[in-house]
Amino acid sequence: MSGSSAMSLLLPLPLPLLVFPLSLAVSLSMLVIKVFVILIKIFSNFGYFVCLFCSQLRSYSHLFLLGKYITFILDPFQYQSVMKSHKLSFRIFTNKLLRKVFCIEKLATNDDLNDDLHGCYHLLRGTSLDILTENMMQNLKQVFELQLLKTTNWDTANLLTFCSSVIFEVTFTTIYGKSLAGNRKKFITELRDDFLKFDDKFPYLISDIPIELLGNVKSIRKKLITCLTSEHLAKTQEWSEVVQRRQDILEKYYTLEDFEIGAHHLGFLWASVTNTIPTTFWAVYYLLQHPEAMAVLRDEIDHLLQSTGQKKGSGFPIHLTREQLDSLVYLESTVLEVLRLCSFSSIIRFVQEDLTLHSETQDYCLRKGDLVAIFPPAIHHDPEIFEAPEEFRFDRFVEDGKKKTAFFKNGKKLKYYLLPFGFGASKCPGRFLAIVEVKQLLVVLLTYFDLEIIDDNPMEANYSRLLFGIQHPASDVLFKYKVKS
Ligand code: HEM
Repeated sequence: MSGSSAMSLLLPLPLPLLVFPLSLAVSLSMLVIKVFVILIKIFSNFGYFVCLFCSQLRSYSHLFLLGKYITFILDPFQYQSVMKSHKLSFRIFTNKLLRKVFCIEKLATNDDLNDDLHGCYHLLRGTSLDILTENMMQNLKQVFELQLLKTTNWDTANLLTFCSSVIFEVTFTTIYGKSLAGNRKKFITELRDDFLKFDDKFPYLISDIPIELLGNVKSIRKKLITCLTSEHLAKTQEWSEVVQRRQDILEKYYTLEDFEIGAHHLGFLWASVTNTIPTTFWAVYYLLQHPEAMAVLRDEIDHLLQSTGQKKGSGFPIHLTREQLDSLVYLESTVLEVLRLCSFSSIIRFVQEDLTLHSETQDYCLRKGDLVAIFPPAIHHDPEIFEAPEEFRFDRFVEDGKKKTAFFKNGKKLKYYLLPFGFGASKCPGRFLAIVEVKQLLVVLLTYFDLEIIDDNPMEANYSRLLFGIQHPASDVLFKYKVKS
């Protein structure tokens, strides 16, 4: 399609009432997502993605999607004022999802349980985060120990499979501890394989397609939940503080043997790996595609190691604290750039009472029962905010040797320019750990290994998780790695 035909397709659309009446039958949910993706692709190819979502003329836009009217807040300067309305709830939407995907029922009816569980998220920050960071580095070291012994040969692997394997093992052992079972590797491998099969069906699990039509995912979910019940979790040691606290809370609201305790743990485990895996994939992928960026990062890491008196040497002696990791501005910028490019999460709220949204040009009335959303890719891909938004620029978030935080729209400085972790009350509590984990893996790979891509065709995202997180690649990519001599 030519640029001009794309334009004629777009311009006649009444943007604020762009409606897709497609959610008539259950299986259409996926079709809706695909149509939406195709539109996004068309728009982004021709620069109109931003036109739809960030129209300077409109503050809001409406879609009819998945059987619900969703009003998108287009103006980033209105995010805060709209989202703080007490007439909007994130719990009603989230509770539905938790029931459907993880079989968690009680959160919908028990506010105290919800408050208590949210109350322990501080154990993912501060000194608790320092402990998690330390343990994570040790676990990463164990995962790579065998590879580091092979000093000469190139190993070939599929990058997504490689990242899934490393991130699942490191995250699980850091958060849930180590299995006491005789064969730890077998335990973690089985758990990971089941988890990945379950996660693969996530886009279908959130649709209205009956789970019985989704192959064996129902029995895999049951197996995973069983594995995370109190009885089975007792067979792992060195739980993190956050898991210990969550288990104590769950035991207060359920009987010790209740199956739903396992469902809560599955939900938490899922949240802790599902987005980190594709984030590390894209980070390594973009660095492999951009050797100049890799060289700058290697240099930055080497400089820090030298200034802290550390030698790379054999046996994995390097040790970086969270502060030291945070001081690596190009590394941080690379991770942020990956999140900017690949995060397609949305922030969704349920309208609990009729509500009027005000804008400079018009008032918008929202009905009780509809949804309101922020779609961060609208700002992440806005060329007015980020020059050449489809390009990977590893140093986009660095200015004068420091982290760049000043981004503008309509000449005004934006408070919110990067939202891969959600917003407000439902903002991801694991965001600091996630960033530490991606950085640690990059530091290890760049410090100890030579890395080369084998398939170097441009890779696209598959968008099956549109609205729900970091997109996976359309296919896996072969790469090779070898311990540095
Ligand atoms: C790159 C990695 C990650 C990304 C992009 C990410 C993103 C998100 C997003 C977008 C949400 C939903 C926010 C909303 O609904 O507004 C969320 C929720 C959540 N995330 Fe993350 N996350 C990541 C890693 C992690 C990690 C490592 C953990 C735990 C250790 C974690 C724990 C959670 C939890 C528990 C919630 C639910 C919060 C609630 O109960 O309201 N996440 N995350």
